[in-house]
Amino acid sequence: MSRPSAALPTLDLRNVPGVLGQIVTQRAGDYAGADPELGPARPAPRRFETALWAGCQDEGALSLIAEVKRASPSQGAIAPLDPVEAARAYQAGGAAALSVLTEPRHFDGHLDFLRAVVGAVSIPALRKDFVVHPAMLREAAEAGASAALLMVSVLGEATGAYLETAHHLGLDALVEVHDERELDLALATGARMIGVNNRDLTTLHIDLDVSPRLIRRAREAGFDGLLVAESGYRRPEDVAQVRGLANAVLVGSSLAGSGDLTRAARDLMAR
Ligand SMILES: O=P(O)(O)OC[C@@H](O)[C@@H](O)c1c[nH]c2ccccc12
Repeated sequence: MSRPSAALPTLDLRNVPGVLGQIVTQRAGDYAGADPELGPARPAPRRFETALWAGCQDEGALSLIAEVKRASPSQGAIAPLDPVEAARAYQAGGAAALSVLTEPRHFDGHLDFLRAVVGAVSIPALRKDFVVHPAMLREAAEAGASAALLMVSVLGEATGAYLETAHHLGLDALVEVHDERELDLALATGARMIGVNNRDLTTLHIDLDVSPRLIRRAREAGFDGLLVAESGYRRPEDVAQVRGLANAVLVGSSLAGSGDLTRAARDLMAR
């Protein structure tokens, strides 16, 4: 049985700047003693990828990945969401898939939220966390996640090895980038889903021009996988900027803080 964990390079997180550096250093501490063993390969149903493709087939159509997000470093507390109620509301509002934050200190997330959500809805869920240890991917698979986020800003040259690990565990991987250098690295790993984060996680500054720019670059480079525009989408006009470019948008704060998650999801995606 292949054990990709044995080949995983050690991460050097000392050069990760700003808020992001602080979070990943804490996360690496949380998992410092965790068992890196992955166990046998799991089948890959590719549910996350398939759901996103299904939702963007019509001209200009975009799939929605709705995020269960109770707090963030940029906004502090957003809303005291019950994760299961939020997940059901997003599903009713037309979300193709969910993202569930499991980082506890800055995002008020928990792995139990992911487990509970997976048991309560039929759409697939992604583990949204700062993956810095293979055990985090094993946990995601064991919790029933269909996908996990992998951040090039954190994993650097190790992104490809983590991608293989995710696939070994039967997880789809959303490989996240924020600039040209990170995108080129992501493309070289053979990722099937690339997410472009409009938010610079080292400064928390949002620029909605980042996604269109990098998505065009990915397509020009011949990338034929899924492209996801992430962060900062508050109004249908914002979303319109990536119609015909991205396959999906990932939205958290504006939905989570709306008070009516079903309606907010529908309204945001209306055209
Ligand atoms: O709340 P917003 O602006 O809609 O953003 C959602 C999502 O893109 C954001 O939560 C996010 C994108 N990449 C991340 C990495 C870690 C933590 C959080 C994130």
